[in-house]
Amino acid sequence: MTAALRTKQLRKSFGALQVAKDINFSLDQGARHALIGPNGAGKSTFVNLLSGTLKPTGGKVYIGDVDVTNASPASRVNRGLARTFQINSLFNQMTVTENVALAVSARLKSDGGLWRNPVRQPELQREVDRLLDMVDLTSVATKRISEISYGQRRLVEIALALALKPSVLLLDEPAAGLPKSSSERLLELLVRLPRETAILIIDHDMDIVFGFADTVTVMFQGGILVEGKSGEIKSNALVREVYLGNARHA
Ligand SMILES: Nc1ncnc2c1ncn2[C@@H]1O[C@H](COP(=O)(O)OP(=O)(O)OP(=O)(O)O)[C@@H](O)[C@H]1O
Repeated sequence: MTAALRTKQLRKSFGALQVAKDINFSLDQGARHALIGPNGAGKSTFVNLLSGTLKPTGGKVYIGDVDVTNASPASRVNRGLARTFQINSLFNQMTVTENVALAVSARLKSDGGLWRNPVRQPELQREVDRLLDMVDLTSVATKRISEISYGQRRLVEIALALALKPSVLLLDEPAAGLPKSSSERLLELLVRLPRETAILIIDHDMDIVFGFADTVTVMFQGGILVEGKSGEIKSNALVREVYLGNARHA
């Protein structure tokens, strides 16, 4: 089976500081995978190399079989690699439905080329309803972004990313800043997301990580320390020493 996302000898240096050291990483289609590691391990750098916001010093990135090492972030999105949007990318004065509808119509247009312009209204509405249901936001569909909670905005970001029907979704600290009850709800929802999308989650919250991921990669000092099934990682002595002992909820 071709991996949904893969890197080969991926490397990044900032001057003399090597923050990604020849990383060979592979994400299976439909995977539920987590990337963890102590502060400064290089997780954000690695995710930025995957999404294309950083250019590597060496090595390759593939989405499926396609070499995207030199592709822009936008063209990686078109190839099926989505990432949660930052909150400031939402349109605050528009409703939740309108925000999601914009993302869906952008995808429907690009799926069908010029022939699909304008997008058919019932199809658009059906897809928006499906996405809002998926992230549990139907009850606030007609509210403006400025009127909903921080946690609900984070869910809108996930809906926007899913609107692209990605083969891979990168979720960078989806639970950051959420109260415990909201992060528990978020976890339930993440677990239910469709398997057509492989999900890579980067988080420090071990309840989220081990509640969500089947497999885990541990980064340390710019390299992969160890990879394996969640249960094995949780009980791995080396991982506990470098990380889990210090992490929240460990
Ligand atoms: N633009 C940059 N220029 C110089 N050094 C950088 C830059 N970005 C990151 N670094 C350094 O690279 C190393 C890895 O940082 P990175 O943010 O990728 O780690 P992280 O694992 O995501 O940490 P955290 O969990 O705290 O977010 C750190 O030593 C950091 O100071």
